[in-house]
Amino acid sequence: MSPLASRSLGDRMPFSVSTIVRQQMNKGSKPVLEAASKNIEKEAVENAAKKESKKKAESKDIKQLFGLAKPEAKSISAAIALLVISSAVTMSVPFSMGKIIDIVTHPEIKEYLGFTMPQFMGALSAVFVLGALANSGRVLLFRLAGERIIQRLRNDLYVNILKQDMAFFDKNRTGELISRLSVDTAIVGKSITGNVSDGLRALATAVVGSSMMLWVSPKLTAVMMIVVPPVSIFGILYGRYVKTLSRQTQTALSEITKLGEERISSIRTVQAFAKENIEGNRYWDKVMGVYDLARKEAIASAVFFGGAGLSGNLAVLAVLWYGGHMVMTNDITIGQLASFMLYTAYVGTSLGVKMKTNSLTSFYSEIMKGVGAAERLFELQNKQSAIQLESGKILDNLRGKIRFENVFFTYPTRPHSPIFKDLSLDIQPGTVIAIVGSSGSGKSTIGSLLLRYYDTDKGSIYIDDENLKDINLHWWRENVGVVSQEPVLFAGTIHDNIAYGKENATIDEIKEAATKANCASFIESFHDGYQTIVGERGVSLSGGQKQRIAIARALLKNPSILVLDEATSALDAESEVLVQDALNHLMQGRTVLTIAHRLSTIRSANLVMCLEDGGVAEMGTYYDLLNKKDGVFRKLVELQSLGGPSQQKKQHDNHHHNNNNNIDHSRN
Ligand SMILES: Nc1ncnc2c1ncn2[C@@H]1O[C@H](COP(=O)(O)OP(=O)(O)OP(=O)(O)O)[C@@H](O)[C@H]1O
Repeated sequence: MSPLASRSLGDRMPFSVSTIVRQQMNKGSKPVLEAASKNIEKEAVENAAKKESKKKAESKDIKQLFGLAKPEAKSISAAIALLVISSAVTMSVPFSMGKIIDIVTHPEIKEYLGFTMPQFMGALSAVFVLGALANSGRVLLFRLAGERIIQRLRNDLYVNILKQDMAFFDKNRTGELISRLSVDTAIVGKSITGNVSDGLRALATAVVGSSMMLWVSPKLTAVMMIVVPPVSIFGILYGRYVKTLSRQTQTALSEITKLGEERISSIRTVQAFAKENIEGNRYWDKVMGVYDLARKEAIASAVFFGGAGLSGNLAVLAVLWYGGHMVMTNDITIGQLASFMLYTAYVGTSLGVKMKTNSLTSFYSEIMKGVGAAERLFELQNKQSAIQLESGKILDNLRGKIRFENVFFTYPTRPHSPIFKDLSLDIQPGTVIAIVGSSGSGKSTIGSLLLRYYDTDKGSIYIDDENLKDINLHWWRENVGVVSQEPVLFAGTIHDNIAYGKENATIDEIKEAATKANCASFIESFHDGYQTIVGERGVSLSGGQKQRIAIARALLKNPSILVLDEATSALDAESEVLVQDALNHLMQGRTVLTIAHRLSTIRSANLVMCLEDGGVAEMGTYYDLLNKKDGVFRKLVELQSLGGPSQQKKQHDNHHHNNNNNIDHSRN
């Protein structure tokens, strides 16, 4: 084999194979060459299989796309009936016009089919009114059906997104999901109704128009037909290209939404770092990406419609020339030629020769656009959460006993960094257990596993001796209260944020919870009281106020088990005392897992569990662990590395904590 031949073979192979082949060729080794060519064959087979499965997925998508229209079958059928009426009327226009021309140019014909001219005109006008009404009805029915499909699709998708497991949210970003909900659903809905409506009309026009052309003059039709096949082929190629572009555009648009959503929602950080212009440039790059795709589509449509228009006009010229001849030889009348020309124009328009909208070509390309957007949408809509919410047992008399048995866990997005390696723990009902450990040791992860945001890789979690995997997750989560480091409030009133803890909570229940959580006084000091609007993510409240509202919400929920992720340095001492007091109310009579940073919290817990190296390093009372020489907990305390505020501040807290009874609740 010549060096040239060897290079061209190598270039077609994947890097690793070609490299080996080149190396081995130099040594003249045959077996490796054979292996390489086998690899190429295997790759070709795999590619073919991939193509095949892509085709299958595409036809499944198209099926699902039209399946969305099923509930609207009645409206759509009625709309199609109206479409037939309006198309029939439209298609009678060229014929009638031709007849009128013939009557007008031949004054000797006074009557037409027994009608006088004015009667004929009147009847025709009535038919046109009927056609117009049918057309309006068609547009309205299709449009409404389309809107209903979009709304249903949007809602189904939203609910399915909400039911996904946490691993899904680790992988998919908010902005992207929002973009699918808003943009993709609209495209898909439009493609199956608006397009079908216009497409069917175009199809009817094309079929009836061509038949009428054939009826009026087969010879002229033959001349005209020269132009149809090439335009159709171009139309199909154009449609396919648009589909690819559409998918790319949707991806690019969702990137923009993602970026915009993230930066606008974190506007304080953006402004604090004075990054407005840099962020603007970053956004510009993405916007230009969308523009590039739009430009490609614009060029494609310019070429297609320009070319199609030209061929259409040339064909019309040919028909006029040939038709003129036929009129001269009395083969056809002027009226027939006029009818034929009008039908030609109708058919041409319906094929997309002249106008972009309402044509079969745009119908095909728009449907393909819909399929492009639907691919991404259906992927999301058909996605089953790995964790089912509503199946499983409901335990009577939940006591709140928790047991982790030989748990192994790794976050799905970081498969090579195990968090727990054989972790076991046993918590009796009503125990307050403080979870401590260095930053990143997995304290919060215990809470995530307990709420079954994620499943364990190995080992099990038992609640009252029942495997968590067999328990109805909705019910279970209703029985677990969570107060996190950075409590999340929704934009809305304080009342609504507290009431989120319990369906149909009365105002008295809300006030009672607020009082116990030390927030009644500050809420009442606001002008609008419980109806005060908090900004997005609660930005118009202080950290401590947000914490206490979150605690009130948890109190209202009245859970058997509580997971507290203790706020660290976010609160000042006074606020902390108020929060701690609220928490003390909340903790009463429940099993509590508290991810603790403050020594005061750790000291007041019944048990302290110290995490290290993916397992429980030590467990016991605060003093047991503190007195353990060379103990992990003792070291953490000595090094002040419990992840919380400085030791000095902790002592300050303790002082306050000891004076808990003297809290002036009216402050703040
Ligand atoms: N959703 C996630 N996906 C991937 N890795 C994660 C995820 N959440 C946490 N981790 C990683 O898992 C490890 C344990 O996290 P975890 O939040 O449980 O630690 P922690 O002990 O609560 O830490 P801290 O005291 O700093 O809050 C960390 O290394 C963290 O980076």
